[in-house]
Amino acid sequence: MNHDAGRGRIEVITGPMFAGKTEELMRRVRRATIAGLRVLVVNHALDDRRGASTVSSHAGGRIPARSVNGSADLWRLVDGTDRTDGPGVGTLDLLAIDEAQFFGADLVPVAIDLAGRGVTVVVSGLCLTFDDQPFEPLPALMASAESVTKLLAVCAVCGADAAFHRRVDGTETAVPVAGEGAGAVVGNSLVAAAQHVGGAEQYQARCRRHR
Ligand SMILES: Nc1ncnc2c1ncn2[C@@H]1O[C@H](COP(=O)(O)OP(=O)(O)O)[C@@H](O)[C@H]1O
Ligand SMILES: Cc1cn([C@H]2C[C@H](O)[C@@H](COP(=O)(O)O)O2)c(=O)[nH]c1=O
Ligand SMILES: [Zn+2]
Repeated sequence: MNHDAGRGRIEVITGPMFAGKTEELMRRVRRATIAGLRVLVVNHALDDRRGASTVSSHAGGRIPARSVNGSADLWRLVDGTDRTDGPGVGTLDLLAIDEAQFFGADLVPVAIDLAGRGVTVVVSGLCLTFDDQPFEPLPALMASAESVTKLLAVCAVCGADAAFHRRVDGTETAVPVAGEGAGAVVGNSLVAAAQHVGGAEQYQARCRRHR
């Protein structure tokens, strides 16, 4: 029996923006580092809000990370195919991926494969778009995970628990629900795009009543 492979698992951290997903990912990375595990932290290149080579929280915490352009790039890095760069799966205990919603559905087989090879894959990302659609790959990863932590933010209107978020940058009325051409302003919420990247200037956490 291969006990190393048996140690692999997928841990999902999800919820709306501002819920503390990145802080929770950083906490798990810190614990793993203290335990002497070999850790790799990865962010998506689209998230360039505080520099490409960091994972950073809304409260200002940050840790160094490798920036990748997508799942294929991530796979090359982790697999060690690019020997100058990648650690190689055999030398990795924990892979932490932030902003997983930017990686698309291709992230799912990568996470499953790595977990099958003994790696703990911690994935943090949004499970809903700004117009309340299930945001892959998080729903599929949740289905395949050993552990799912869903965090809630604080509603910016009333202070209640917030499981949703809204755009507040003037494009919110253009969300493609009713109007023809509305999608042209904000783009398709299901497709990762630079115009969706943003923070408190662009998005607010909202409860069910105020979404
Ligand atoms: N509406 C809000 N609800 C909760 N926390 C908020 C809110 N706005 C700002 N914050 C701050 O954001 C921090 C969480 O940031 P972060 O871990 O980056 O969240 P996420 O990755 O889920 O977007 C909180 O600890 C708090 O300091
Ligand atoms: C709702 C929503 C958000 N985004 C972007 C906005 C931010 O750049 C990230 C989420 O960051 P956080 O660490 O969870 O606060 O994603 C998006 O691309 N699409 C959306 O629907
Ligand atoms: Zn509210």
